[in-house]
Amino acid sequence: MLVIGIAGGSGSGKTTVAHAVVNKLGDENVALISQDSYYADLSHLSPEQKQHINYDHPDSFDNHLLVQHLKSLREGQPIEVPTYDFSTHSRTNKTLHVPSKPVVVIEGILILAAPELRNQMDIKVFVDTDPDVRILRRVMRDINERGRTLESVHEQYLTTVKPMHEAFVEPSKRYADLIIPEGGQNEIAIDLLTSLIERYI
Ligand SMILES: Nc1ncnc2c1ncn2[C@@H]1O[C@H](COP(=O)(O)OP(=O)(O)O)[C@@H](O)[C@H]1O
Ligand SMILES: O=c1ccn([C@@H]2O[C@H](COP(=O)(O)O)[C@@H](O)[C@H]2O)c(=O)[nH]1
Repeated sequence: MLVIGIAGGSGSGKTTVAHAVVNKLGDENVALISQDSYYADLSHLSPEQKQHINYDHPDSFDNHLLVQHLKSLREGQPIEVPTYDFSTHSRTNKTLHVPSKPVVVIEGILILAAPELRNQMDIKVFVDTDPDVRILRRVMRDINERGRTLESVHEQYLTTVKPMHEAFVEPSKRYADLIIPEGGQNEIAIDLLTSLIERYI
């Protein structure tokens, strides 16, 4: 099994690149896992408390479960991926059944910041997009898809997203084998990445 990690800041285009890779290689060959699905379960907190959590710190994720899941996939076993509801900042009670496939793509803001995850990866990618473009995309997405207001996106960006990006996400770029500028519309980089993966499958 080949494991590809796709990291990058929030709004950089990681998910778009990951979907482009799956579309080109076929979902019979590639399992796609998002680190967002492994946000720690905070169902014991009140809605008010959940709004003030730092979701951009490496400790926000249950990486232990993610590593266990990657090991199961490597052994040919299917996994049950938790699902996460961003509008309520909670794990739902549903899971997604993911069978083992020849290639696993895992995408997330902090997957290269965690050595235990990096050690599982064969190819490490960082999607590098300017902060002004990322925040504009995030504003649109968080309001349209994640139930946020402009004020809440503004407040969260300045208090946690930006400082954590600078402290943990950006420095993790040094671990990347491949840096993709601008993400999802970079057809040449996506073609290069898929050709590289095809050599293994
Ligand atoms: N190259 C691009 N041009 C315009 N919009 C884009 C581009 N790439 C991604 N987007 C949009 O920006 C938002 C964030 O992209 P996404 O791939 O989900 O980023 P990430 O997973 O890094 O947060 C989405 O709404 C997506 O449709
Ligand atoms: O409950 C939550 C969990 C996460 N977030 C924010 O999501 C982004 C990561 O998702 P991307 O798809 O990579 O943008 C992260 O920056 C968190 O701030 C949240 O707001 N609430």
